[in-house]
Amino acid sequence: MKEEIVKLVAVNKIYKTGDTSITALDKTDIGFNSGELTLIMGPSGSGKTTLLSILGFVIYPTSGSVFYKGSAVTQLKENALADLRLKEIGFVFQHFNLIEPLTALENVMQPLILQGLSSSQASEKAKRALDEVGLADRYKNLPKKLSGGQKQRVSIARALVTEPAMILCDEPTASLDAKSAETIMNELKALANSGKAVIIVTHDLRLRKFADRVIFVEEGIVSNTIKNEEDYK
Ligand SMILES: Nc1ncnc2c1ncn2[C@@H]1O[C@H](COP(=O)(O)OP(=O)(O)OP(=O)(O)O)[C@@H](O)[C@H]1O
Repeated sequence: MKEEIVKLVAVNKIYKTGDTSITALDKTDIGFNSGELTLIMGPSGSGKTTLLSILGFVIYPTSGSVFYKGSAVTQLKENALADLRLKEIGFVFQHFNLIEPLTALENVMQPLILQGLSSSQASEKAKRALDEVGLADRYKNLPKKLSGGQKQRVSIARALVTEPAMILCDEPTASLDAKSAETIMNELKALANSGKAVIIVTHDLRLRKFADRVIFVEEGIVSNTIKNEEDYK
């Protein structure tokens, strides 16, 4: 059964710089379920990253409420939010954000070490996560010895190793060739099928075939409206 993982109610985000204010998100009401892969699309500067950052408890809305599994998180203090982020959310970025001097295995162990697991417990779990993304033979490789697609698989392993309910991705395929992008999307789709809420910001039209749902953001307004091909760019 699907469960609503995260919900925004009447969320506004206004950035103030000097005398100017920009409404990046305007009166947004939207929810995301377990077991679904959602794409967030829309023109540059429309508010997609802002939406993803609020969903990931990385920034607070200016007004409105954010609920995680039915409980309001908007009132939580920064360290409680950081805790929730670490336990419940996996992040995947365009440029992988791997730690260069650490091996693939050590990179994937990091969130578990931060959660207080011993190094042997973390290593055990991290190996399983790397096996799951098809990198069982790459534990000891440094990121510089991996292809772009492999690096992104390491970052997916790092995102899933804590068994989060939600995986948030910002342009996960933008640095990859078509074949690697397809592999990464199959991984992310498998994670959605296993019950996670997978939410992906992208400009990449090729990804639509993997989506259970496409959300469109335009000038801070979020909608489920189906758009014409050219509106996605
Ligand atoms: N920290 C910030 N301070 C001030 N303005 C910001 C900040 N972050 C974003 N903005 C502004 O808010 C609006 C929405 O930005 P956002 O990054 O969410 O858009 P986006 O749809 O993700 O864009 P892109 O596709 O180019 O990444 C833009 O006008 C942007 O300039």
